[in-house]
Amino acid sequence: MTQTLTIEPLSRAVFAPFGDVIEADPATMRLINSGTTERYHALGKAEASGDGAEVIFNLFRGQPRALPYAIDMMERHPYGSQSFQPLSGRPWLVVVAEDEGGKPGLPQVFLARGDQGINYRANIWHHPLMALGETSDFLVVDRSGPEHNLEEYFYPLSYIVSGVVL
Ligand SMILES: NC(=O)N[C@@H](O)C(=O)O
Ligand code: NI
Repeated sequence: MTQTLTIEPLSRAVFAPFGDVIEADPATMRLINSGTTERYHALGKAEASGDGAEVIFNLFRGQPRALPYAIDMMERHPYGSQSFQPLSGRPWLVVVAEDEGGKPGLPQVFLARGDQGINYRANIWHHPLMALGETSDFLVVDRSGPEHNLEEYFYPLSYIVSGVVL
């Protein structure tokens, strides 16, 4: 059994329950370096908990997901946040879900522009990286530490994502 999901444009407002959208929001901009640089300030915060936890920088080179795509699982990282910033300038998909008694609810799919990144707060249900169109690079800031920082849930049915126009 499957269910088809709708896709919404990503915005700070719709993503607020899940984390931050990292984009050049004029409301956050301050001029620095003698006016030669625009600083878009404090767009998100990295979280890292647990003994010996550290915030780390990574590069993810994601293969594109072929559409229609079946969302059959979600994951979350209890000990830290995880941000994704596209480096290839291409649109990509962000899939999150509210927590419902320790399991993810209905997946919510957002189409991110190539100049929009996101930061999942710790313990937010999300689908692993979903690049679109071509192999795409992302700067990923998340948490390293001794505790196991990955919880996965597999849905009893698949949710279909289709109809993205790039
Ligand atoms: N496993 C890993 O580092 N990546 C996932 O957490 C992801 O959200 O893509
Ligand atoms: Ni993740």
